Amino acid sequence: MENQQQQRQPSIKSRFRRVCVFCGSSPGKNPNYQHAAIHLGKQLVERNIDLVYGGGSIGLMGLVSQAVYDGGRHVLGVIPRTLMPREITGETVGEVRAVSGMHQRKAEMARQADAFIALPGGYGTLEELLEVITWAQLGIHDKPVLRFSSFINAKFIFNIAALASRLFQSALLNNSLIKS
Ligand SMILES: C/C(=C\CNc1ncnc2c1ncn2[C@@H]1O[C@H](COP(=O)(O)O)[C@@H](O)[C@H]1O)CO
Repeated sequence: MENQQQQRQPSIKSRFRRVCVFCGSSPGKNPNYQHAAIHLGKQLVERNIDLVYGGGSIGLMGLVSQAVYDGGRHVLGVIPRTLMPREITGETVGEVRAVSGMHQRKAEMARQADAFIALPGGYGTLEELLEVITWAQLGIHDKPVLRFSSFINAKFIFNIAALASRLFQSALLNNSLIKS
C-alpha cells in the first residue's frame, strides 16, 4: 500500500542531475543531524537526483547514501585507496570510484556534481565546503553551493571548538597539533 502511494507521487523536476553531499563521517550527538541526512537523501530521490559523496557507510555519510540508494537513485562514492579498507569507512553502497588521494577525490567529486550541499560535519566537511566555495570565488566552477544554514555559518567557523565535542573524531581532540 505504502509502495503504491509512493509510486503515485509525481516526482519533482530538478535542473540538477547529480549533487555532491559533504557531511560528517560521524553521526553527531544531535539526532536532528541524522534526520536531516536521511531527509536530504529522500529529497534527492524525489527529485530524481543522483548522489556523489565521499564513500563509506559511516556517520551522516552512510545515512544519506543509504537513503538515496534505497530510493533507487545512483550513488557514486569517491574514495582514496588508503581509505578503502572496510574497517575504515564501512561498506559502500552503489558505485565506488577509487582515486589516488584526498586532492584527487575532491577534484573528482567536484567534476561529477552539478551542485554541492554541506550537511553538519567536522574538519573534513568544513574543508570540502570551503574549498568549493573558494573555487567558485575564483571562477573555477559556477555550480551552486548550499549549506545547512543553522550549522555552518560564521559562528560555526569561529566556534569550532564548541562543536568539536559533538562531531569531530574524538582522537583528533587529543592531538596536540589541533587546539580548541
Ligand atoms: C578518520 C577515519 C575514518 C574517516 N573515514 C572517512 N571515510 C570517507 N570519507 C571521509 C572520511 N573521513 C572524512 N571523509 C571526507 O570528509 C568528510 C567527512 O569528514 P568529517 O571530518 O567527518 O566532517 C566527508 O564528506 C568525506 O568526503 C578513521 O576513524
